[in-house]
Amino acid sequence: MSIHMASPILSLSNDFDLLNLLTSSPPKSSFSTHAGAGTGKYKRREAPLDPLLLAAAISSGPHVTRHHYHHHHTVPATDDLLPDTPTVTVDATMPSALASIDPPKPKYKSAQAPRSQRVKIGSNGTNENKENQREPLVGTSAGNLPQRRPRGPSLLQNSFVTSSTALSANSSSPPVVGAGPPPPSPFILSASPQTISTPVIRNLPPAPLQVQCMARTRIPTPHGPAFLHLYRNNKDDKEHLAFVIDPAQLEDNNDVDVSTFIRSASLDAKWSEDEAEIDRLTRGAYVGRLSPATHRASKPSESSSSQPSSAPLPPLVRIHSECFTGETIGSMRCDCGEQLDEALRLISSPASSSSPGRGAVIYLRQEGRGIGLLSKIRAYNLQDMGHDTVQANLLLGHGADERRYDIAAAIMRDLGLERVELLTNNPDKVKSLEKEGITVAKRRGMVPRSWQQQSHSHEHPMAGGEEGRIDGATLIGGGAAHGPELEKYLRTKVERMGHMLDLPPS
Ligand SMILES: Nc1nc2c(ncn2[C@@H]2O[C@H](COP(=O)(O)OP(=O)(O)OP(=O)(O)O)[C@@H](O)[C@H]2O)c(=O)[nH]1
Repeated sequence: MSIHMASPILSLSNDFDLLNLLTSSPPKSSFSTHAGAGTGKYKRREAPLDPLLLAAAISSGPHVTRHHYHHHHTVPATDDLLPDTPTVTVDATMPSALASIDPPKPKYKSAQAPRSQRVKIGSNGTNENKENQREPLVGTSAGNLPQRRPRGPSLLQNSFVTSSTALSANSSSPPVVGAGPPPPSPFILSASPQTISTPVIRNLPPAPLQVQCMARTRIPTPHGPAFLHLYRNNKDDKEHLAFVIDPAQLEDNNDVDVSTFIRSASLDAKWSEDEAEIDRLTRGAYVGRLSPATHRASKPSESSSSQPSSAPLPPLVRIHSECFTGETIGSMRCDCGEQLDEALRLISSPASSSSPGRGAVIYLRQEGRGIGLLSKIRAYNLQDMGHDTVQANLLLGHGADERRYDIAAAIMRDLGLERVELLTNNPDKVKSLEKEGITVAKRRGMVPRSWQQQSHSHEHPMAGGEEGRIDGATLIGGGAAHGPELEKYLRTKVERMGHMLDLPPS
């Protein structure tokens, strides 16, 4: 081993030198040791720069002090590990310098008995495992229902009951159904331990997708009132949203055809026999407009399972994917903020003089086309190095687009939106929805505002103050995004992702 330091100069040419340093008198080196150091085997270590401490620090790391350099700093032997010793996962994209100093992973040894022993049936025919007795593991299509289930919407009861979410049937807590992710694997103890002598573990098909609207509220937006719906589901742990625009629901007019209202069936459902009216009102299961003077809880029958065919026009719907950068901080690398703003504006615009605009934005938490914000930020750096959005995703080991639309379709079904006019340029969205049984009666394209502007004028879209400002630009990120990065982003969508949009002549 050879360790060289620039200053003070300490050169240890081999292990022997280091050993000498640790066990005998300090080396003759360019820095001075304490003049009065003893002469025995173990010297007093009072030098301004203690060579012993320095050697220990060099060999073990800068965290070593004279008080603890004797401690064991290497990976402990497997037997010394506590059962819950955390394992460190090294991110593949971690800088290699960091990855290379990562110690070898200790062999993890679980203190838990093998599962076969834990579910072992005792001689008296009962399961000896107390936890299993309290809370049987529950799957969706198992046939055997949980003995104790939480109060809450019936839709997800079977698939969401886990030991952490189960409450007593008498609990008055708000529903926790769907509060946690579904069980990690669809294994189920198929029969009660009291009736059989050996447990049968059956591998079930994955539970069918279910969504549940947990709450709804009115949001006044720059484009008019909207109802914000928060959904949970049994496939991912994201809180997907739906903005419903249906101002007729707020009118106090008996002539309105309530069957055309866009309402969530899972929200209007009865969640328990003894549900109090205040609980229904609080979660948004009400009709009309809430005010200190008026509040009427909805009835399950109030939401139709699908929009009636008598409805004049299919509601206008946009499926929008989350984009923190474009929507929240107004990034002009993309037009996402603008698209969200434009979608709310178009849906809110009256379809005719007699019918107000109606429809919904289904807002999916699929940041960065499903790759997540961390990867999207990395992708931006690759884009700065000359790659387009597709190449950047691929270079990071992702697909060009990792999104799915099955949850969107389930939310649309819950809202009765089974036949719609879809606001998109993206052919994947149309195909995926149709595959899920949603009828896309019509598609309306979304032309970027900067491109709309280009066809009218050669001016910069935001130039010229209010005259240059495009109608409807209201939200942060909603102002007409523009710039070379946006141009490249939009062109990549058209040229590489098949978006149905005409490129502007320039
Ligand atoms: N990976 C990646 N994702 C991006 C980038 N820029 C924007 N996004 C994401 O792209 C998605 C945009 O999705 P949508 O608004 O649904 O738009 P779209 O798929 O282009 O389809 P339409 O707008 O309906 O035509 C959002 O999830 C953004 O976060 C990028 O440079 N890289």
